Amino acid sequence: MTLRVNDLKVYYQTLRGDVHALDGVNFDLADGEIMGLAGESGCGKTTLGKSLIRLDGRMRHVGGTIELDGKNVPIADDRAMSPFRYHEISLIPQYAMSALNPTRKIGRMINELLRSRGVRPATVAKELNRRLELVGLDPDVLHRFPLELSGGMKQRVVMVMATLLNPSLLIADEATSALDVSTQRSVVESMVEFRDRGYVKSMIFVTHDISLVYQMADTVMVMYAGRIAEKAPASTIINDPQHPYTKMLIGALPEVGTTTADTRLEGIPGTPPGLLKPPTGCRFKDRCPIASEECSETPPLVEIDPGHWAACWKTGR
Ligand SMILES: Nc1ncnc2c1ncn2[C@@H]1O[C@H](COP(=O)(O)OP(=O)(O)OP(=O)(O)O)[C@@H](O)[C@H]1O
Repeated sequence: MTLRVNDLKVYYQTLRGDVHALDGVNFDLADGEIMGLAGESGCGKTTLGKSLIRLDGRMRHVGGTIELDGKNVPIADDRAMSPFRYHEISLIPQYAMSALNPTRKIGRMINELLRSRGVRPATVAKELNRRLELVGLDPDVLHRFPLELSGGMKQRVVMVMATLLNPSLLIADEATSALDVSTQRSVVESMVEFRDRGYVKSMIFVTHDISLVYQMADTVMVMYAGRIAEKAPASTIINDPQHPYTKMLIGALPEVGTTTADTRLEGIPGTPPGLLKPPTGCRFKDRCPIASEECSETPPLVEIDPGHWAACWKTGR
């Protein structure tokens, strides 16, 4: 098992009180697993990714544990986390490619990053060239400025940088959403290839685009209002979802071959609850078409079939 997240609680401290962004999150990630992470805006996807790398000043680790390859990941201790970053856990943050420093050539940026992680650039120079070629980039990009590269080229550079030290876990947060569809596909294919070659052991791929998840992910985890609603193999989430929220999320997707002139996308009525004072019980109950009295108790996340987890009183099999 690469990653084991147990009852993780991370809150944002604000003047109005604590925002319960992750409120008892449980899941495992097997060796070699690529997991797509989906859910409406604000459900906690980015917070989960950030928590595994660095808590910013307003984030507080309120409870729960994280284990990577059997080792405790001390997320509340910024200094103790340092050896994990890049070496064992790597994050491609949202908007990473536009965050590349415009005044630095790519090669210099990579060397600075390596030195900051205690690695002499010369020791990985050959491997760097090999990986750039593997993702279809001429090693000459090292002598260019970010402005001289297309979006797809920048995204590949970011991916090679993030995985150069062979981390166990790569978290990619909306890594392809700014790219056109065919570039998206080739970046996603490179990510799968990096996993197949063992450059990363497992991957969390945050996205709004479930069809993209379906192309690359082994499993999909759906979050709702700071908690896990469902996790299952990707084909199960698409073809046989069990949680009412996942059903509505999948139902809101356009079908292949339809045009928006034929059908209107339904969306999911209502809005998720605020996380400053989250409601008790199931957080989806106010929007759920099959909610009943028992939903005022919090449903535990249970394994309803091997590898298929859901947190809903109605999904017991
Ligand atoms: N710096 C912050 N201070 C206070 N609350 C925050 C902060 N960042 C995020 N939040 C809140 O935490 C919750 C989870 O946010 P998060 O960004 O993790 O969601 P997300 O699922 O990644 O959304 P998106 O898909 O829009 O990126 C939201 O309610 C959000 O408003």
